[in-house]
Amino acid sequence: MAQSMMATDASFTSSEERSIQLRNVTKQFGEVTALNDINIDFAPQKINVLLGLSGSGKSTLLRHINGLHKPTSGEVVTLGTEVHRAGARKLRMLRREVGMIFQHFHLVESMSVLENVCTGKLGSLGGPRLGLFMYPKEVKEQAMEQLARVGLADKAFNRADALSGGQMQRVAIARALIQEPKVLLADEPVAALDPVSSATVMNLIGKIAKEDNLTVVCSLHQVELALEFSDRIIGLRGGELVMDRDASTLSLKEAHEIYSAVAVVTDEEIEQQVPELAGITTEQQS
Ligand SMILES: Nc1ncnc2c1ncn2[C@@H]1O[C@H](COP(=O)(O)OP(=O)(O)OP(=O)(O)O)[C@@H](O)[C@H]1O
Repeated sequence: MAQSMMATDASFTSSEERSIQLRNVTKQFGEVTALNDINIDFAPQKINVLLGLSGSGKSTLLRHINGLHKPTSGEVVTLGTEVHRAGARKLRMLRREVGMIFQHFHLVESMSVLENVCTGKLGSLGGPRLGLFMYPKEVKEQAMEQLARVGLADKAFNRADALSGGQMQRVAIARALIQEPKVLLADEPVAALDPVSSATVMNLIGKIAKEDNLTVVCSLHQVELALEFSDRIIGLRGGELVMDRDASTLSLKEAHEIYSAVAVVTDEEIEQQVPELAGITTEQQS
C-alpha cells in the first residue's frame, strides 16, 4: 500500500484517550470477508468519513462500533466498552451513548415528528410507548429543543411522512441527539438526498458535532462532501483499509483513488503469475 495513502495526523495516532478502537477486526459472512484485519482508532471529537465502493465494508465497520455486528475475530472497544464480548445489557447501555442515523431515516412515518424524536429516549426510558402522552413532559421539551436545532420546530406536529427526504433526515438527527450521545454513526446519511439537501444535512452534522463535541463516523459516497466536511478520510476496498489521511492534506484526485477497483499490477507481476504470457505483446493477445 502506498505510504501516502496511510499517512495520518499525529492526533489520530496518539495513545491518549480514544473513543473507538478496532484491533485486528475480521468479519466473515459465510464465504465473504467483509472486513479483513482492520486496525483503526477514532479519536474523540473528530469527524471521520469512510469512503469506498459498494460492498467495501463501510456499513459493516460502522455496525461493529455499536455492536450491531460482532467481529469473527479481533476486538472492538467503544467508549470503554468491549463490544466484542459485551452481552445484551452492556450493549444496550453503550447504544444510549452512540446515536445512529441511516440512509433511509428509519422514521415511523405515521407518527408525528415530535413523537419520532421522543423515541430516541426509549433506550433509557424502558418499556413500549405509543402516543406522545406516554412521554414525560421533560422528554417532549428536550425533543422540541432538538427539533429547533435542526430547524424543524414548526413541523413538530406534522406526520413524518409529510416531510421531504432532507427534513426526514434532520428529524432522524434530532432523534439521535435527544440521546445525548458521545458518538454519532451515520450510514450514508445523504445517499437518498439531492445535492442541496445533502449539503444541508452534512453542514448540520458538522455544526452539531462541534457544538456537542461528538465523535462522528460517517460513510459516504460523495468524495467532495467527504473532503469538505471531515477531519479524516478512511478508505476501504474489499474489506481492507487502503487509506487513512487527514482530510486537509488530501486532494480530490487522491480521494478518488480509493475507488480504483483494480489494483495496479506491474508487467513483472503478471509474468510471475502467468508465465505463459511472458513475452507476448498486448497486440498478440487480442
Ligand atoms: N448481514 C450480511 N450477511 C451476509 N453478507 C453481508 C451482510 N452484511 C454485509 N455483507 C456483505 O459484506 C460485504 C460488505 O458489505 P457492506 O454493507 O459493509 O459494504 P458497504 O461498503 O457498506 O456497501 P454499500 O456502500 O453498498 O452500503 C458485502 O460483500 C456484503 O454483501
